[in-house]
Amino acid sequence: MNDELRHFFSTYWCRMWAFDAEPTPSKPVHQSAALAVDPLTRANSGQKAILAGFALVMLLMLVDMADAHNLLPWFEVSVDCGSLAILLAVAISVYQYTQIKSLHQQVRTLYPLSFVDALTGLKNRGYLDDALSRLVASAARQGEQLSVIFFDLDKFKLINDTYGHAAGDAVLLHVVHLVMKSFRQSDLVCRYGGDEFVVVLPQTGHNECFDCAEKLREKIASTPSAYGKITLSIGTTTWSPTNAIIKPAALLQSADMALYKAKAEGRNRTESIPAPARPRLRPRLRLRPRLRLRRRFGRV
Ligand SMILES: Nc1nc2c(ncn2[C@@H]2O[C@H](COP(=O)(O)OP(=O)(O)OP(=O)(O)O)[C@@H](O)[C@H]2O)c(=O)[nH]1
Repeated sequence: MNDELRHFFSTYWCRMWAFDAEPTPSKPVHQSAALAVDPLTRANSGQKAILAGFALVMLLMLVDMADAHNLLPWFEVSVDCGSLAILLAVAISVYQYTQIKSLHQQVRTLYPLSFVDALTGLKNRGYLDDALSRLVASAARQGEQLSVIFFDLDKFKLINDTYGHAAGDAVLLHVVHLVMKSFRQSDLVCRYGGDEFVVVLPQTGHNECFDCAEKLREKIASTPSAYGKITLSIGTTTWSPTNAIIKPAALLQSADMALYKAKAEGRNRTESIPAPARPRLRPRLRLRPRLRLRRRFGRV
């Protein structure tokens, strides 16, 4: 059975039992998490069990109708076998229903957790990738700017090596605590991985974003942790509606390049790089109908 057909039947099965078909997450990490407990896949085996049960019932009824008892005496019990098969099919359906229901509850519980970083409780990189494309699209629709701050703790490995991993974790939590006090509720703070963090600031231009980043850097540097002074290197970038819509990865790349610059220029500082300013494609779009006409009349 090809994938589309499989999906159709699985969705149909879920609707039959009044389940919502779970939306497919777009990121590989979530895909694998969701596939491990995918109710649609299990639903298919339920359908197979019911179909097998009914096929058996039909077969026994046909044999009964054909009055085959004289040929094979054990067919005399076929009607009872038919009832038994119906009971079996019902039992299998009920069993499958409870299985799918419990799987569905597990997916509901686990699905949101797949977007959360276990140590800090912040949203993780998988969530950021999805959210950033939505936020850029929304900024484009509203004609607003959007900024991204990418920061990394300086010489964090030294803390781990000197005081141990648990101390490193405590320092990360100390930084997150201060970060959470520094941004608006509408800003999205994510742990990108290790000691790297990303903050997305909707409706924020370059200057405002740079000021926020500098305030955060100063606050962290002036609030020592239990293991001494911590500093951050910060990169920022700002997307404007005058730019073409770019992939979120390109926006993160600009902020990451700015962060790299801040590291290279001595750490504990903030650097900015503008988002890649690809011009909008209007001139090319205007040319397209003409190109089509030329192709039609054989000039190209
Ligand atoms: N304690 C702890 N350490 C982590 C965690 N995740 C990553 N790390 C460590 O964080 C360190 C990251 O070091 P880097 O960013 O490569 O380098 P750095 O020492 O911060 O130096 P610069 O970034 O160049 O200033 C590595 O030693 C990782 O093992 C975590 O969850 N807890």
